[in-house]
Amino acid sequence: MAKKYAIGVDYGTESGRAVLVDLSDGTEVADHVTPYPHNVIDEKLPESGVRLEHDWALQHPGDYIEVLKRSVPAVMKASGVDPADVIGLGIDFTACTMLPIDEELKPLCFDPELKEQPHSWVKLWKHHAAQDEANQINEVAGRRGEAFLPRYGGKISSEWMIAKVWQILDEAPHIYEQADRFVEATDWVVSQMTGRLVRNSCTAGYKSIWHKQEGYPSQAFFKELDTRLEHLTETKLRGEVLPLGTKAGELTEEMAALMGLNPGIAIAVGNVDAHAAVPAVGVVTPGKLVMAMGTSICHMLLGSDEKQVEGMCGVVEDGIIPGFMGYEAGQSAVGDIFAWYVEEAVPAYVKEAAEKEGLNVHVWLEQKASAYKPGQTGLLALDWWNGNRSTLVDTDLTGLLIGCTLLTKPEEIYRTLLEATAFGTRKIIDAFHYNGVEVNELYACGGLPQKNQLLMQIYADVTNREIKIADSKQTPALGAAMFGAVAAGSAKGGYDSIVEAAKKMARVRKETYKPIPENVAVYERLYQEYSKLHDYFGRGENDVMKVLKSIKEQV
Ligand SMILES: Nc1ncnc2c1ncn2[C@@H]1O[C@H](COP(=O)(O)OP(=O)(O)O)[C@@H](O)[C@H]1O
Ligand SMILES: O=C(CO)[C@H](O)[C@H](O)COP(=O)(O)O
Repeated sequence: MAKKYAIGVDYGTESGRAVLVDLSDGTEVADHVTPYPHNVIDEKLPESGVRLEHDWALQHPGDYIEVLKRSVPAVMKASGVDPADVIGLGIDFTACTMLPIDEELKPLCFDPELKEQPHSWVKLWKHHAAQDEANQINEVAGRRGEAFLPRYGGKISSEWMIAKVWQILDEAPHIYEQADRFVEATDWVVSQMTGRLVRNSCTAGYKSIWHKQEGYPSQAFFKELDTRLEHLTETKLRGEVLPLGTKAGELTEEMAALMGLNPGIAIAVGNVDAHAAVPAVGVVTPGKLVMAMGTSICHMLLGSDEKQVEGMCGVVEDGIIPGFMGYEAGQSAVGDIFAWYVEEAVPAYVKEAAEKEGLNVHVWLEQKASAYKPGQTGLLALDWWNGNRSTLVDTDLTGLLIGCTLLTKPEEIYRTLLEATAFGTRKIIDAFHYNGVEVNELYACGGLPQKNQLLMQIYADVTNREIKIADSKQTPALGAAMFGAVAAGSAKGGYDSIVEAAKKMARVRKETYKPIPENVAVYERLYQEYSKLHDYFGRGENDVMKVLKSIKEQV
């Protein structure tokens, strides 16, 4: 039988990427990126120029279809693969990235009457203007003792579906009324390929407070939020919720023609970027924490039971791998902290030296910082440059660097920032591990493991755990393609479960990062100090960070 292939499409914040994957061994045969023509819309709407308020982040749904039209034919052309041998397609997306649609599944922003209304557009995951609604959701849920709250570490985020829908109702009730449904962009794009809208268990669970046994929160809860929301879940959030790997439908004739594929191939239900990466590094059982490391870190972990863990982003049955509880936590800035230091705080002589040696400033600092032993800088930092997502769930916390003297060098500060993010990850690991969700091994994917070896060794030493590194540079897209192969099934040359697909297609590198015992011992002492600062500034004993913020706002 001829080789069979699947396509994974990874929808990031600024671009979408298609990857054509060989199903026999997971080889990535070809890939192509399409930058979104409208990118992130955060100042004014396209065409009309209507200005957006602070904290808004929108997207153009047409850009997502553009990715299918440009990148899928491009990988087919580059690979020379016969379309008859492509049996399935899966996608992964940022989330919660949501939009209002009409009965025909058409985005409301495509309606000439509504296109000048900001609330008719796609709200990107990092649209942060629904904080008031999120605060009220948390207040009401806490007061009512809602059982769902502990499943989200005690707080529902302003980035998620219910807060965003409620903001639309508050600020543009006519858009709310006109919307037939509110959907995740990942489900909408799948519906455009198949002609039928289904929801996926991953975004429904992590972003829309849906639970496999209990469904959505009660009507009474929604009524207490706002009487107009009482019937939200049976009306505008209605729709079948299917586990990951399920076939959502088959590619329509019309879309097949646009994408250069054969009609009728299996399209998997939608997925989230970080979650899709988990089977792509071969993780299909509990005990292994997957870190998607880039500007931020998403931490993904499987468990057998539903446990309560402080400050996690969520626990969802079938949310990552069907048959398991999927746990998610995160750090809201990691690579971004290193970028801040390099762009805003390193002295000119460092930039000049790096340039002279033909090195990127990060690489120059990493080389110099590698000469130090753990503890040798005399410095310690709190990694809260963009607040704390897990486990404190507090966006008002800020960064801290302690121990500077007149002799402190830039590379020492850089090393300390790397260490601070590792201590932040250790906090998350401890929160899971000591609350009944074991973490024995670490897996890393994303840009950072490819870029900084010192960082990865520090993570191994601080967490005292071995770290395996993804072999693929397109880990989420590979995962999405694997789910596409599962949607197709073995009869078509795919796989019957994601576990089987992972066995054949997932890859990690041979070399791993192993903890070095003498480093582990020193980092253990530094971690104790980090923990003292963490609790002192993060748990209310000293609220100087919040006081500074409020003085700044007043001034
Ligand atoms: N050598 C390096 N060491 C550490 N961080 C780096 C290095 N080079 C770039 N970065 C950081 O990596 C981040 C980008 O990571 P990447 O995974 O490529 O992006 P994204 O999270 O957007 O997918 C940026 O925040 C950047 O500051
Ligand atoms: O919330 C998330 C996953 O639950 C991600 O942070 C969001 O999807 C954006 O991811 P990225 O920065 O990797 O594009």
